[in-house]
Amino acid sequence: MALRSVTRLFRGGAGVEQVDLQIGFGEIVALVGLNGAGKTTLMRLQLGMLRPDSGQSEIDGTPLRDVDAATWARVGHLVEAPLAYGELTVREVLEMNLALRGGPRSAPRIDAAIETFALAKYEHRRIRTLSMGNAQRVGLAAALQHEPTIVVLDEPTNALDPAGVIVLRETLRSRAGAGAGILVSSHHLDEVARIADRIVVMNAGRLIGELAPHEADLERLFFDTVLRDDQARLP
Ligand SMILES: Nc1ncnc2c1ncn2[C@@H]1O[C@H](COP(=O)(O)OP(=O)(O)OP(=O)(O)O)[C@@H](O)[C@H]1O
Repeated sequence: MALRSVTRLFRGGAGVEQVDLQIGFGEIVALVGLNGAGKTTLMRLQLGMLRPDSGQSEIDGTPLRDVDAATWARVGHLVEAPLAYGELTVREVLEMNLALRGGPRSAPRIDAAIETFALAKYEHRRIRTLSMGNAQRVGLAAALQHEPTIVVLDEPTNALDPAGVIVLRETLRSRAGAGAGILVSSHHLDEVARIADRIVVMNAGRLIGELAPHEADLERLFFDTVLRDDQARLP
């Protein structure tokens, strides 16, 4: 997937500007930045949830407007209000997500997702009665159960307990091992260092640099990169 010179500015001037980013198959790219840096906006632009003012997003080398349904069915994402259907049960949400992607409501696939994300105790509970962390697990199960080859997840470890973080890490590694391209945003540098092939730093709507995941003292490098950018931009 790729963003090519993508700009989208909201009233007031915030947004994303001139973003170029390409994520290859089998690659996990982490997007890091302070609150309000533009990570969610970038992801929405990649997924076509938001139109750019200029530039274009691509999936499989195809501009979004020409991406066919079969390709969209290979995308898995969790960006914003994933589970708007609070009255549905966990199992129903997973069934609906498979159906929305045009696939069969494969019971074994749903069983596997429920097992992977340790949701067996809750499968007949309504979504609105779940804890935040369990709702997040359902969102992730819904995003990943169809084994997507293009994955976009906005702060997926939010609200997860350490066991959930490990499950997610293993699931993403295995997806990437199977050839998926993965874009994931996070505030947890330690966590992204464990799974990402590349760490891309965003600040004030722009991509301002990359950090190597194996580098020592990532946090300091991150803050130095942001500070340098702020100093260069601000009068
Ligand atoms: N629909 C919108 N209308 C106006 N401004 C918006 C809109 N969506 C986002 N913004 C602004 O764009 C900027 C980037 O927001 P975005 O949510 O992309 O940041 P983020 O990096 O995901 O932040 P966080 O880490 O807090 O989730 C912010 O200043 C935000 O207020």
